[in-house]
Amino acid sequence: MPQVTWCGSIADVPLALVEDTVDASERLPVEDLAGVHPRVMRNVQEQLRIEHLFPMQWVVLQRLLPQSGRFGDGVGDVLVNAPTGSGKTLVYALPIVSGLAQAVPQPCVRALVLVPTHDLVQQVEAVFRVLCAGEEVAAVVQLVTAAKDRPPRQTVALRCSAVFITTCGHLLDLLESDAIDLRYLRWLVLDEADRLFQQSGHEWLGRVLRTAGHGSGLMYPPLKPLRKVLLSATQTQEAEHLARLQLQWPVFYAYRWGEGSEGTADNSRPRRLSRAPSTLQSVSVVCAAEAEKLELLLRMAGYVARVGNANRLLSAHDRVVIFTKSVSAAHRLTRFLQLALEQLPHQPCVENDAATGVSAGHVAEFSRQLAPVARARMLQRLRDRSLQYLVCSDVMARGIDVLSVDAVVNYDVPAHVTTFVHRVGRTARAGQSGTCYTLLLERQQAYFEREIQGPALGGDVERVFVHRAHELLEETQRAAVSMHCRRILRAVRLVLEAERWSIVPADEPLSAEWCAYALRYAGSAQESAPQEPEPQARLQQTLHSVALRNWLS
Ligand SMILES: Nc1ncnc2c1ncn2[C@@H]1O[C@H](COP(=O)(O)OP(=O)(O)OP(=O)(O)O)[C@@H](O)[C@H]1O
Repeated sequence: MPQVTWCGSIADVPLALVEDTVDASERLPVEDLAGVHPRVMRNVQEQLRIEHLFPMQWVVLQRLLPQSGRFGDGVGDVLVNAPTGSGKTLVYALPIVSGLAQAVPQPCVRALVLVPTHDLVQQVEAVFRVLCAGEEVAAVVQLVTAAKDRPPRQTVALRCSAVFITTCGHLLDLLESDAIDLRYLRWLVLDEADRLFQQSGHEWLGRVLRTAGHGSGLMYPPLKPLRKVLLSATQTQEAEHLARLQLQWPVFYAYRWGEGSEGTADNSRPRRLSRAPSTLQSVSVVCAAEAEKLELLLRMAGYVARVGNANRLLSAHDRVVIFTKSVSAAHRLTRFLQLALEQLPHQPCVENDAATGVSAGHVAEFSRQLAPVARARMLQRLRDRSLQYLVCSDVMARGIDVLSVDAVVNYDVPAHVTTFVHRVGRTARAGQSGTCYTLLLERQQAYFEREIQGPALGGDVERVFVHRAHELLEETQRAAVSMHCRRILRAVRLVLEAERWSIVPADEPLSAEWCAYALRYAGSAQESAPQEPEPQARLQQTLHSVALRNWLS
């Protein structure tokens, strides 16, 4: 059994530190869990293919499952701080589905699950759907969701105990129009709780807490009281947030990190609970200038022939998620990579990698600029392995689960350790290994190492590697790479201009024809005026002629 240590409290919430030293081979069999509905247990084992539980899952499920463990038929709220990819969704989905499947069905909302984004609504719904498979469970547990592409219904029509999964914004819409009744709520789950607290000025929380669970005693026999479950890899410890939640008999579960982590040796509360997964390696590459980051990315993506003994870095990874600082930065970088990876056989230093066959179609964008349906399609392509690089804004940083992602690149350095923990958590999930690369400017290096990477990796220097960008690019190739970079940037500018004129659709990968056209144009622009900025008049004339040609054809 995982060892649990109890610590002093903050805002009167006792802290339970869970030992994470259980060897993978010693993980606890899921079938040993008491109180799980037999069909739900079968779904976990056969559909989710989970046979053993992580220590945190075991400890928290003991607390949340009906009639299990020493806590009896669960009362009391739970806060969980466990690393990214440690299976927190199962920690609440299993007790909810199992509990509702075993209770007398009620025609009301019994569980409300709030997540920060529409993408997560769909992802969490998929897990619930798997757990609800089978007539005997599906007949008593109804799943209802509201997301951007699925507007809230006038009323959340209910035939049986409902699990309602949504975002705070959509919940507010429903509350506004009295389309949802939360009086008989048994479960209130805040997944990515610290992120939810930053949304909508907490308005949703007051509205929910004013009604949630208050009708349970009106039913006969009385329904079980409301339980709140808050989860995150960077859980809030703000006394103000905890006070607002009106928690009842709460326990805060967190991992006890190894010796050397602050404040865990005795029974005092650790100062920092959030860590990146212990299976993550962190590589930072220090660049002399912003432009060098693009050259480096080309090098890392295998665009330039292998040099010396340096590893091929990114091209050695199957699925890579690249984080940028904003939606527009993600779009520009996507176009850059799409143009760069479209093969240019006439360029001497370009590696025509027939083995991986990387092309523009293997790069896609994931940001709020895309409709939720398009974002879901991109995630599916990443899961299907028909995509190698996904360039994204921080909308991808929280919660998204794609097990095949084996590397994350922080193209723009994250401003805060919380952002770093969530970004790099898209790899090294569920005990798998993963690598994160952070591209840094020299002036950012000290701050990043001290304030971001250090705390996130708990000072574990064995998992940290530092390279200088110039070590990864051979001197003889630097001039050629830099020239390509400038050429591709000119092509990017042309494409962005074409998007503004609606000649090129901004939310689709560039066609091979457009890549070739833009690169040819960028090449000829360079010949006529190598150092000059693009003459606007000439660009517009070109776009006119392209539009006219397309129209005529
Ligand atoms: N006991 C387990 N053994 C193996 N895989 C598991 C186990 N529990 C969950 N998983 C898998 O681990 C992956 C990550 O789970 P999940 O998305 O719930 O993690 P998370 O802790 O919520 O991560 P994040 O903090 O990034 O949201 C999922 O693909 C899930 O199926």
